[in-house]
Amino acid sequence: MLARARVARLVPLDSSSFFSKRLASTKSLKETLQEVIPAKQEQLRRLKTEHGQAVVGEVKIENIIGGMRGLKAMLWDASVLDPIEGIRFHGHSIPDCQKVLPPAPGGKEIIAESMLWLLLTGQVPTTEQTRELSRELAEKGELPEFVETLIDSLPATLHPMTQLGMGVAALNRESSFQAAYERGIKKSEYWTHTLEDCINLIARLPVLAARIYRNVYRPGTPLPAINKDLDLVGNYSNQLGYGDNQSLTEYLRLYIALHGDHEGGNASAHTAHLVGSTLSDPYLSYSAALFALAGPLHGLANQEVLRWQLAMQKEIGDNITHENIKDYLWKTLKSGQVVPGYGHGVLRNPDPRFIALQEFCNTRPDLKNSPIIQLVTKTSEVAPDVLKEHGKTKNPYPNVDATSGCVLYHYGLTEFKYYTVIFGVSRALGALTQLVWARALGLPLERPKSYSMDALEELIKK
Ligand SMILES: CC(=O)SCCNC(=O)CCNC(=O)[C@H](O)C(C)(C)COP(=O)(O)OP(=O)(O)OC[C@H]1O[C@@H](n2cnc3c(N)ncnc32)[C@H](O)[C@@H]1OP(=O)(O)O
Ligand SMILES: O=C([O-])CC(=O)C(=O)O
Repeated sequence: MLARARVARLVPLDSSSFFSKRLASTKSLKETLQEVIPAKQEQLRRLKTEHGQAVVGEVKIENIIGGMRGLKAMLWDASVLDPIEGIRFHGHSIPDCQKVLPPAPGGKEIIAESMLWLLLTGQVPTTEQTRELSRELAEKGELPEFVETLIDSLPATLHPMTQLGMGVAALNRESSFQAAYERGIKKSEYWTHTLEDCINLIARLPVLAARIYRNVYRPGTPLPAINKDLDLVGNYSNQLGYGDNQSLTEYLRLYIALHGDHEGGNASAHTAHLVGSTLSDPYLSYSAALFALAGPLHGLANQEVLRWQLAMQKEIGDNITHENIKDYLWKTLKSGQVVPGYGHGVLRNPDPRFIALQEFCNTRPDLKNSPIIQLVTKTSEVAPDVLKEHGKTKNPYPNVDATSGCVLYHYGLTEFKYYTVIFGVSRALGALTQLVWARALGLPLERPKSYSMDALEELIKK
């Protein structure tokens, strides 16, 4: 059963009494969803029946051959990305979220649970609801034994992202949705089984990810048990072996909350949505998403940034000046490579997630004075002008990956091939939210029309 605050257990689920209304803020995640779904279903029905023929844009050849950039072609309710302002989660900007979303006990940063609640329901959870969700996730975190055996049998030389994707796919043996589908449930019941799978997967992802870290980088060291009194990321940090570093744990909380969702068109979220649209279960859908995240133009960029910044540091030594950084940037560009951590498919301003992570660093003297963070900051002061002069990228500003991994490096989590795994733990929040909503709204199979070049030329002639 999904989390429910203690007081609310005394109240009948469908009660409309004054008492139950007063206790609205103690509703469980599933109850809250049950409450908000009908209005969304009605909104979709109206859009379909009353505005189904409304035109919201045109399709140009450049959209078709240009990776569908700019095409308004997906429904995604949890977040919308403005090119200038950046991401908003159900209308809340990052600074808004930092003000209103409950942190962990004793912490200040947004946690995965409060972000997940917001993404799923569109509502800001109470502290009690957040704690109940933490408890539920901790209770559901154990991995099935066969998945542990599978992960333990993989060679340490296999990239951690490959291992993560394999582990997540294997978890589908436990899929409630798949079992219910085989039994033959009604379409209106799909979302509850999808929600169950998604909650179980979110609970198990950090445990799986920590096991991979231990196997690859700390072989032979014991994995601590899940602490039922900790939040999801508190447990993750503890299992990684950094539980006594409160600053890193807080950073991981912020990192994982901020990377949770970035509207629907990014490659990982879109992959989960596409695969999920075939009614593949959430484990298979999210496993596929992880392999999209593992590409260097997307999530893997955070490992690439660190590799690139360290190579820059090695080459220019202690004399880190704007001029030296500029020369290194030109060297990278002239060798035909992209500058990792810069540019974006939608954003046309510095990424507010980059800004939030940099602000985290600025408030902590150890981070502010860290050589790698200073290098990141100085690079961000020089790179936009160089990229503008280079004249290719539509967005010369830093994206979130420009700093995210470097902070981990400062804290001693130096194994950069692992960084995208942390991103993979995070992106589940948004991608799985969408799977629940896709089932609740009865969204169809995704199947766009493609054309050959000859067929496009025919279309142009017409
Ligand atoms: C969490 C995330 O996924 S954030 C993104 C992480 N990825 C990176 O940081 C990798 C570096 N950045 C890039 O490769 C790109 O900016 C992307 C993939 C993020 C976006 O790609 P696009 O939307 O195609 O960018 P854009 O339209 O600006 O590209 C135009 C040209 O500029 C180039 N360009 C874009 N960004 C950069 C960059 N950082 N360095 C050098 N050249 C760049 C493109 O390669 C493209 O060149 P081409 O015409 O020779 O093919
Ligand atoms: O939006 C994108 O295309 C890439 C990105 O920043 C993300 O997925 O977080």
